[in-house]
Amino acid sequence: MKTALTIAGSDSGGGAGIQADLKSFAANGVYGMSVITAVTAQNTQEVRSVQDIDNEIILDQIEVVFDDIPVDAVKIGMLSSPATVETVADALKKYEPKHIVLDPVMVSKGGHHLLRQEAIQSLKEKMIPLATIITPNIPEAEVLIGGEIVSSEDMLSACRQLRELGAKTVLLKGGHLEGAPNDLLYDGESFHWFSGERIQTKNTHGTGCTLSSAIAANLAKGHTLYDSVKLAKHYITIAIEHSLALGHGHGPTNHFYELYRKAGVKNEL
Ligand SMILES: Nc1ncnc2c1ncn2[C@@H]1O[C@H](COP(=O)(O)OP(=O)(O)O)[C@@H](O)[C@H]1O
Ligand SMILES: Cc1ncc(COP(=O)(O)O)c(N)n1
Repeated sequence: MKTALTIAGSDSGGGAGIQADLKSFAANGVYGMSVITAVTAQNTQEVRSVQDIDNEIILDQIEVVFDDIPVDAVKIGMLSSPATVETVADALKKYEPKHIVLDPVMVSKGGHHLLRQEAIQSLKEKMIPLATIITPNIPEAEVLIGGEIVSSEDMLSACRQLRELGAKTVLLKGGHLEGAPNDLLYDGESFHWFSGERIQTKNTHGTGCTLSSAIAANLAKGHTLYDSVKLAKHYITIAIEHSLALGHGHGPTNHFYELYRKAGVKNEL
């Protein structure tokens, strides 16, 4: 069985972070492992508090996995502090996993900062250049390029600027723009739109985590990058379509594998 490792924050509410990643891995047919970078006390409404995990233990978690178990793909989510970014980047440079999917998580749906302001520069300099693919949403991309993105045209030029930061490929997610949630993939040569239809729901907690983990899972299984994004876009669409009205805020995506299978989305192309 192929494996995937998530390096991310824990969400006690189970909708985003490590918890969403492991569910998405399982639903997409890979064995999931985790390195926890921070513990968030979080539900569908708020992030009440955050505790960063000590860097020695983050490093131990990474080393103990890589020293023993094959890792076919890595997904990175919440990194919290500059020291965490550096610890994770240095470790990944040592182990050189074949695929690194970097979701540059910055702010929760409720507006809580999950990446400190002073960590943004380290993320750009140390982490992004190691990534096979980065998956920013519109606000994250705006921070990374230092400019506004309000149209499809802007998305095209933003992808070019984002790629200049050093990632092999960019998937700029369009969920935060008005209209259809279309995502744009750019590999330095060509652009591909992955178009979607907006599902009317407030239950979108964990969508970014779910999508990036599904990409990592499909890369781990040997799919091409293009096919992995295509499969993941199908997966997130179904997971939002069947999202759960749990809690009083933004409910979580639904990783029920049977739904995925019944919808006819095979994991082989
Ligand atoms: N209401 C929606 N209906 C359908 N797809 C959506 C919806 N909202 C977001 N998406 C899709 O979910 C994925 C993650 O979305 P986005 O909201 O852009 O990022 P993030 O969750 O990181 O803020 C993208 O593929 C996006 O197009
Ligand atoms: C621990 C953690 N990591 C990431 C997110 C972002 O979630 P989303 O996928 O909704 O942007 C979150 N709310 N909590």
